[in-house]
Amino acid sequence: MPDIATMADRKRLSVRGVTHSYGGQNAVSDISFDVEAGEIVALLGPSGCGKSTVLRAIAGLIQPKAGKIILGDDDLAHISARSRGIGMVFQNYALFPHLTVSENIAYPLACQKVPRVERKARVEEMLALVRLDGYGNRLPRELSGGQQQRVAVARAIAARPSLLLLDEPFGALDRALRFDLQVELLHLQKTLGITTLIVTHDQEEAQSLANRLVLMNKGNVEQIDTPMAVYDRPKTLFVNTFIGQANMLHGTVAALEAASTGIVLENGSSLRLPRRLNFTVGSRVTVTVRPEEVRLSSQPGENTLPATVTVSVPLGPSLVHDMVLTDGSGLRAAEVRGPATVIPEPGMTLFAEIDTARCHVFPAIPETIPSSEH
Ligand SMILES: Nc1ncnc2c1ncn2[C@@H]1O[C@H](COP(=O)(O)OP(=O)(O)OP(=O)(O)O)[C@@H](O)[C@H]1O
Repeated sequence: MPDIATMADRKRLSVRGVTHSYGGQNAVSDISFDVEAGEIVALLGPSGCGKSTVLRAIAGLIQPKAGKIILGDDDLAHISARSRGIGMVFQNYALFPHLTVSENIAYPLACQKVPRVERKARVEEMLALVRLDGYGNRLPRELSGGQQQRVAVARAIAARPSLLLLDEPFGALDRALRFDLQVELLHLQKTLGITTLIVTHDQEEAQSLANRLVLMNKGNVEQIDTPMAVYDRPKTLFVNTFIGQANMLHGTVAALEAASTGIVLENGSSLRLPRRLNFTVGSRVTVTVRPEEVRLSSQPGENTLPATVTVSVPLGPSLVHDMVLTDGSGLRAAEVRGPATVIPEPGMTLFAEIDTARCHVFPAIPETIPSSEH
């Protein structure tokens, strides 16, 4: 293995209370999270939630209004963008079009005044790492989108950064190619052990690449957890509906027992949850249930809602049913398909059984009431 394997000076990134506004309103408020040395973390959230602003602050492209960013032992406020030892990859490749692939990769090394002979060796090493040996003399326009993005990655790591920042790096590529590059990146990151922060709005990308996710919404952090914990134990309604799919049922807490809670839904049906929720009787709530937690039956029973099938679509190994409840709201169910699975006819009325042991309950107006499952 080339010496690049030991090249990364593993450093921990710590973001503490970062706040920034471009004008009046804060684009991000009090953002705090850590990326452990050698870890890969994804900043995930919808467009405009402030992900790139956090990345720009770490890279030194903007000076945050408040907060601290520490890389290793260094407070980055005192270090220029150039001297931070950070490699960056953007969505639009940002290669120099008039420089060859080798010259592009060598560029940050030349800026660092790395001697010519070492520069050449390092470029060859990088080309091999991103599987582009023999492409050094080409111009960027003579490469495919995926190859250009590999050059961008090679250029970002050539200078042996202690932190790699990726801003929607595969956003411009088609799905299949994106997946290939994600696998490659993961392999490269593991080999080199570079502390990595990736910004994406694509939840699948974030879940497949990152050890931990930082979920952002409207300039705030909503949850920091492993991909599985975020899916299974979402702390807010936003996280629950942003990661994976979730049906929402609105209702009111009607009864609280020692080990169960009764909820009357707006459509008139009722649910009994096998645990006592931390709400008062009369609280308006939103119950969320993932499609795989809805089971269809031909008979009514406890925790079932009458539902009329709109359409049932086979999606690979699953069968997805879109249905309408009696109040006109939609409900989606998904089941694993087997040889005996019957596809219901559109218009058929069935009973959707809600898995109340797995569903989540949030305050009905999450903006005004502190979040989390009760
Ligand atoms: N240079 C700027 N001047 C003024 N407002 C800005 C500027 N850059 C970003 N904003 C605003 O700050 C907020 C956060 O933007 P940011 O680019 O950080 O979000 P994002 O989550 O990265 O979005 P996207 O996924 O669309 O890139 C948005 O409301 C955006 O309009």
